Amino acid sequence: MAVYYGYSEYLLEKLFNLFSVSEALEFFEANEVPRPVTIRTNTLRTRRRDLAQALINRGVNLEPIGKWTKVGLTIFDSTVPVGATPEYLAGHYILQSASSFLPVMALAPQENEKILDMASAPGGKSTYIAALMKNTGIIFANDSNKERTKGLVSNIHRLGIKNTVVCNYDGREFPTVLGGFDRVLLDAPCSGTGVISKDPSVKINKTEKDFILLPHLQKELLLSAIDSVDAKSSKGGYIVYSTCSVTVEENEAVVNYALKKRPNVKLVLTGLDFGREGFTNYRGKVFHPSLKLTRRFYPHVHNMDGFFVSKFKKFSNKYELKRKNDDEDHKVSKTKIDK
Ligand SMILES: C[S@@+](CC[C@H](N)C(=O)[O-])C[C@H]1O[C@@H](n2cnc3c(N)ncnc32)[C@H](O)[C@@H]1O
Repeated sequence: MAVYYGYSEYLLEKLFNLFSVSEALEFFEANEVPRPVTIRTNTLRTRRRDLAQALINRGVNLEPIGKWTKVGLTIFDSTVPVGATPEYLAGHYILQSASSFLPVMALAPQENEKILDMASAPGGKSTYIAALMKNTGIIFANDSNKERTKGLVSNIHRLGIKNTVVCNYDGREFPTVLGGFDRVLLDAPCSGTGVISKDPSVKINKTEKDFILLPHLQKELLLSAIDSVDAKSSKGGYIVYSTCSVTVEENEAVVNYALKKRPNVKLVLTGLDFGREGFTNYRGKVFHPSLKLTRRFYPHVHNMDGFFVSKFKKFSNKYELKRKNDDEDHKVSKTKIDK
């Protein structure tokens, strides 16, 4: 099996722990075919209807991605290169995987807010945040990799973003650099086990060491993301943690660690009405029951890159959080799964 699909024994074991044998096979099969090509309309420049018509006129065969997004289009085929049309060059859209929309939708940025995108290059999500904010307020689009910020800057220019400052810090330093954010997105560096169809090298390149070091970094970054948020923000006070990995070590275990280390945050609904519930139990490890509010997306189930999305709300202190919890009386169970 490992030989057939080309996975290392180590990763294969991890995936068989995550899925039943038959579902693991579906996951492997889905990783052998590319996900649909998708684009996101830049609503700062155009409307999806107008963009779709302009591209159809150029010989692009497309349709809306699905009911859950008003800005996405799936490209089936095209007589012109989709990454070089006049509309592309004029910043009317960005090539972006459908699952990449989800963390931004969960973040739900509002106009005139102060937002941090802690690991933002090359900017697919930052530029979506800017569009939802209608170019108001301010976004700090940070990435520790200076080389990668070049792509971020060029996307910001091409898409006509005017509310974004690009910065180049290690995200772990951010609370000492600047704080008081209404919302923070941490789309964390990860092993990429959700995007194997795009990068098959993940099948053999990711070692045991990666699955120790990455969660360690992700935990430190998540605590910094939480510490950068203003708990008293009038509409905000939210943190979204996402990865393009399917492993529990990089997702639920990281979120569970943050819940323990920061008693003034709790998980809230992501606002995404599809996706599987996160694990509350995994190989003998019991996570906080609210982990079921997190969402998992899979190539073989949702025909999009594997993704994990979680959303936290920050309170001034643990007593305020407890009061809020008592008031709400746990609305947790109403969420839908696997639609
Ligand atoms: C999954 S990618 C981000 C993709 C981006 N959010 C987007 O939508 O275009 C993760 C990013 O984390 C950055 N990164 C890695 N370690 C970091 C750190 N300690 N602080 C900030 N960024 C970091 C990487 O350079 C990489 O660009």
